[in-house]
Amino acid sequence: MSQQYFPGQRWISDSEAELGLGTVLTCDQRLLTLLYPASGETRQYSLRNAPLTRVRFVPGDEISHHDGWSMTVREVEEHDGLLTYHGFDRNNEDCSLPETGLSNFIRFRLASDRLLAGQVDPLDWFSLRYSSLQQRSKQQQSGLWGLGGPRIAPIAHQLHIGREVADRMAPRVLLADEVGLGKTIEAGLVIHRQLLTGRASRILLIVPESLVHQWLVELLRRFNLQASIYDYEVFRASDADNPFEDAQIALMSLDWIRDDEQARNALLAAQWDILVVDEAHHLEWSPEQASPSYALVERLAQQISGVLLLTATPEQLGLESHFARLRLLDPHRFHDLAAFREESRHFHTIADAAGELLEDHNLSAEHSQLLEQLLDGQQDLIRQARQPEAREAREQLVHMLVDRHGTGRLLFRNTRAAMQGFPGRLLHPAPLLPPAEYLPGGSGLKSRLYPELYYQSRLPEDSEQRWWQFDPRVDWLLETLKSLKGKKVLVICASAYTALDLDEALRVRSGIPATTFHEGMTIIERDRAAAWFSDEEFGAQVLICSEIGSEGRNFQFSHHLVLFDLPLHPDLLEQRIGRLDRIGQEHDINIHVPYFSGGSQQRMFEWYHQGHDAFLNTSPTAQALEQQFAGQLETALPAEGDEPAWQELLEQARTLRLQLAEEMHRGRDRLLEINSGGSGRGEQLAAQIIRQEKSFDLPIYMEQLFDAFGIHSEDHSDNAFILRPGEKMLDASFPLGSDEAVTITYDRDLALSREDMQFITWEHPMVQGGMDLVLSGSMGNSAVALLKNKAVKPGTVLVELLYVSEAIAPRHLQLGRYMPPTIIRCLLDQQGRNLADKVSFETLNSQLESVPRASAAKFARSQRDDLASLVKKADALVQPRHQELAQQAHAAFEQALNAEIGRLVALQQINPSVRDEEINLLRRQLEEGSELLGKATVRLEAIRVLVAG
Ligand SMILES: Nc1ncnc2c1ncn2[C@@H]1O[C@H](COP(=O)(O)OP(=O)(O)OP(=O)(O)O)[C@@H](O)[C@H]1O
Repeated sequence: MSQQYFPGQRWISDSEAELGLGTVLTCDQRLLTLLYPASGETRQYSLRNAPLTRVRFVPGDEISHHDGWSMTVREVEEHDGLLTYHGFDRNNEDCSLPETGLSNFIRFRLASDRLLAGQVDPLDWFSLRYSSLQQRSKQQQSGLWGLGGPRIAPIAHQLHIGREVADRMAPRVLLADEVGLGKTIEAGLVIHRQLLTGRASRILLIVPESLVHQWLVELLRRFNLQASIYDYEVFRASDADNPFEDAQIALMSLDWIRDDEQARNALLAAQWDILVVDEAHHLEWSPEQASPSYALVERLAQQISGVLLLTATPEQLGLESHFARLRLLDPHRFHDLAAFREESRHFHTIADAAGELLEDHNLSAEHSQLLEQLLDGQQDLIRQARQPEAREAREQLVHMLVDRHGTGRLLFRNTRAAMQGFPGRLLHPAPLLPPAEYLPGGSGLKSRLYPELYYQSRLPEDSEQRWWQFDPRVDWLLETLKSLKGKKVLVICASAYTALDLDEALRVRSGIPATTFHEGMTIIERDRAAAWFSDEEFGAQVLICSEIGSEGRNFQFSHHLVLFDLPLHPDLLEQRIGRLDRIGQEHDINIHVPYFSGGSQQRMFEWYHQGHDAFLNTSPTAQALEQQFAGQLETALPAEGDEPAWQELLEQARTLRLQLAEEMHRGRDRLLEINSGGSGRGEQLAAQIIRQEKSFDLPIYMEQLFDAFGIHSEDHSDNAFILRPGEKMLDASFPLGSDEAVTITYDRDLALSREDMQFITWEHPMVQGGMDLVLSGSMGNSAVALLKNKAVKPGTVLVELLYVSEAIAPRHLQLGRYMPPTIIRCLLDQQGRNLADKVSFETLNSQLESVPRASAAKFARSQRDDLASLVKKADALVQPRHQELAQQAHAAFEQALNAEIGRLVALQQINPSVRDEEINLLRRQLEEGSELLGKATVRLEAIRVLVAG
């Protein structure tokens, strides 16, 4: 083979690959001189038979400069015999690297070059590479990717939301499931899927201070995601220019970041892909004034493309504050409060039309007219949808309705009412006589609902008298706790003072082990208290919480809740009950309510029970009732007497509640249910996850991986294994997670009950990290094997080639969604015929035996020319399939972007504030992405030669 050599070109020695990359220094008619800078060696070769292979990277390869930076190759340009690589660096900036600048240490991994140079690897590694490629490609296309790995029970509505939201370009939604239905889990699923698919890489989590640690723990134990907590000290201890740039997932409390100006500026200067704000109902806003917390989140939401707001009580402070949160998410769509109020009134007509479309009924003339009016330009689709069987057209229309009208795609709210399998609630009221010490009491409602605070505030500070010495609710509590001996009881009261006093009372008046939980405690103290309460054997029987202290916490292991007093707002009552009535609660919940009869406390109790029905059910109409009756309640609650008028008010409230509930069910709730429940899509995802786990693909793959890397695996118990680094562990960087031993299981149920075991799924960092090691190295990309098959004539040579077809593009374009790296396999005989369709990889693999390395290498070198020409043939053979994949990807990409552009154009007609830039940005993305898909490449990833014998 004659080659042309030019000074500056990079070559590698076939026989001494360990020298690293060589550079041609001189070349005359007879002799060639190469310098190997990595090893400092110089070699001279005869021009006619130099054992050298030209280093030529192809699009998709990652290469490094000798200064240390690296880039992904997109195009290769050749000029005067020298190559220049063009592509992009880690920050997606365009860059170029002339081959003279290549790092001298670059690992040489081109499969065919290695094979022809006689560098062959063990057969097992070839199979491992094949399985790894197959799985990678499957995963990138899988609708379950990011959803199947977390250590959670597969619950349909959560999976639906996880997938639906994570698959949006820049998701901006309000996750507003009723308390305890798993908003944290949903946010976790969205983040996990976005991170795994590469759609997002930097996440900012802002949560109430009391929940910082719980988030940290949930992300780690359920999702294997390691967040970094930031606070005053951590921020100042960092010596980075911007400390926030250090973390992939940054977690911090809203109060801190709002008040710390220096940190806030750094936060705003950092780059984020997704912002998550938990308990978002605390962000207060009115058209006249935004609170500092709201203003901060608003600034962040303007800069960050993905935003998830979490709240169980989206309408807690009225329609106005609900609007305030929606406008954080989509300021274009929600720009006018008055228009939003008006629009909210029409939800039920829209919901009726959507219902008709989904329920396979003929579309009425009235509704089809409404649709034409609401969905301008969709006449064709509406015409098709008149037929009940036109499912697809109907679903598309519902999608558009939900998106463009109502709170649409922005709001997800699942309710217990729409789901099954929740435990019941039992109410135990305990009316008590008010003690003389509290009489006559203050005139305001608070002094009557919380008389102990009023009483204590009127005594001198050093007084020895304590309200709990005579308050009958305390006697009742002691009795109740005694009767519930051995059972965990959560006591909630409105104020931290009451909580602390109750703790003292229990200590002084009984030996019942109790602990407190309130906003005055540090996070560590709170976590310690929660842990002590949850300890089954030695823990406290009672946890006494203040109102705000327990928000968002998980206490579903307890089945008894004491409401020592009642809060001022029904949403707070819902939050209290939600501590126990959460996913994972396996028993009926007992709600104990002591109150003083004949006064405000009794009325508050009756108001919540008869007016709202809030003890036994979550109350979707709470907000509307509170607004409607605000004036009457203000006078009726603090007053005593005029019982008939009070009963009349309760009756009015009850009637209005039933009527509103019915309307809501038809209107707002219907639209929300359509959007949030996923009409069966969540159930499908759950079923797929269960099916996937029944397959043995993963344990088989892991055995291959463990064998290849020298990891020792032994049985632990049913469905569980212990892994240890073996004596011949191949690579210390294998992500085993421990230097000693780890216990793993592939069984979800076991993993849910045994947190000490690692739950191994395709998404686990050990699996992904192991796979990365295989695919980023060259081990296993060339092999020689003996084919044992009586039907094949001895001496016959076959070549099996694995190509990968993919689009190389900056991550923000998300082309991997449309064109994931896909294997194209060729199996050529000596005549160049492709037998891949006739003989599968697995069948062939089962007929192969290893060949000693030295003879394999010798054989490969001896066949060099024939093999090289077969590789050329295969290169041409894979082209049509590659083109087909690229075209399909292109069509899907165009369709998705055009649909998104169409949606924005349609929204712009209803709402002129949709900016042209936004639409233009999408158009540019469409153009850029189309161009890169047009340049999609196919590269040879691995090759093996099979000799029949
Ligand atoms: N799929 C699941 N598998 C296992 N546990 C779950 C699942 N979903 C939720 N849980 C558990 O149920 C409880 C409630 O979930 P989560 O905290 O996400 O609810 P939430 O809606 O955020 O609650 P809140 O409104 O109180 O903030 C938690 O203990 C959570 O770990």
